[in-house]
Amino acid sequence: MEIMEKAPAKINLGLDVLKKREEDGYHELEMVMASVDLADKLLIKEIPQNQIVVRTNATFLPVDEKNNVYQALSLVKEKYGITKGVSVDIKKNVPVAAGLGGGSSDAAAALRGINRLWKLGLTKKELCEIGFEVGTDVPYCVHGTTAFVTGRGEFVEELPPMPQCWVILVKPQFSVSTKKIFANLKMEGMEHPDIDKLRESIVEQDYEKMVAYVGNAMEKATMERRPIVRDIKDRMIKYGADAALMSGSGPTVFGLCQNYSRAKRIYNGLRGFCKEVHIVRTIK
Ligand SMILES: C[C@](O)(CO)[C@H](O)COP(=O)(O)OP(=O)(O)OC[C@H]1O[C@@H](n2ccc(N)nc2=O)[C@H](O)[C@@H]1O
Ligand SMILES: Nc1ncnc2c1ncn2[C@@H]1O[C@H](COP(=O)(O)OP(=O)(O)OP(=O)(O)O)[C@@H](O)[C@H]1O
Repeated sequence: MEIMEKAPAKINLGLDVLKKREEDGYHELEMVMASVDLADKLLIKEIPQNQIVVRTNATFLPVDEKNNVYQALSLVKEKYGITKGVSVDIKKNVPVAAGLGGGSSDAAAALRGINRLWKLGLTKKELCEIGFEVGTDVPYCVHGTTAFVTGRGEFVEELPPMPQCWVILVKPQFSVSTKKIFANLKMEGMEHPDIDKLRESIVEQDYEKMVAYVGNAMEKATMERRPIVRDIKDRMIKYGADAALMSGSGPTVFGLCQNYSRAKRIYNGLRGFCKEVHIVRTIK
């Protein structure tokens, strides 16, 4: 038997950093997250030998214990004393180290998939707990719906799907280290988005209110290191996006727009400026 699982990219409609925790140096976050229909595809199969085999078309990615999928499956095998083997082929479509949570989404998809393949009967909560050992965004990705996420990323409250729209994703030609951005983050003078209002806008299904309240407290830090991120954001607004924002710790910037011809205009405008541009939909 083989299982196919999609691993969609996430965007942070809102990301606030509340404080740096004394005890472990991690940051306390408040986020509103949503998924879009740009996705990796995982093909998961049982194999006769007691091993985890990861393969991917993205040849630069690790396929050993550094791969998030490997880590997630290894935790499941260890935790439940499973001596069966599994192979996973990852067809990578989500840009890597981009702020789009590709690796986290792959890990979550592997957890959902192995739960089905081996009929483990694990609840979402159990999958989230295992996933959280792999990375901050994995619990969110296990849910995959629009959600309000708090703590270090472990508390996920599902929200109604964000108001439908086109999402233009622009990934500049460099990557950003989440660890470095967090390490250099200055809490003093940080601009905090109004996450309550943003969350409210989604509950109320109010697109205009949502675009007014998107915001990312990490944007400034990444833009200081990489001014092109601000440039992309400004261009998106100039070409007619209702809102434009950096996702996660960047460097991908996304633009939101309900009108398709305007979305196309933004897409075409940015394609002349950056190589990697996608026009996608939100997930219902
Ligand atoms: C910023 C986001 O993109 C928002 O969606 C994610 O939280 C980042 O998720 P990620 O890349 O999977 O991050 P992780 O691998 O969990 O963490 C990378 C590093 O970021 C820092 N980190 C991460 C999450 C958090 N709440 N506080 C932190 O300070 C830690 O130094 C950590 O070692
Ligand atoms: N399955 C995977 N897919 C992508 N990257 C992976 C995977 N497994 C391990 N990695 C490593 O994780 C790092 C971050 O990749 P990823 O695409 O998840 O970052 P990201 O989009 O910035 O995530 P986030 O938004 O959660 O910060 C890469 O440097 C990559 O080598």
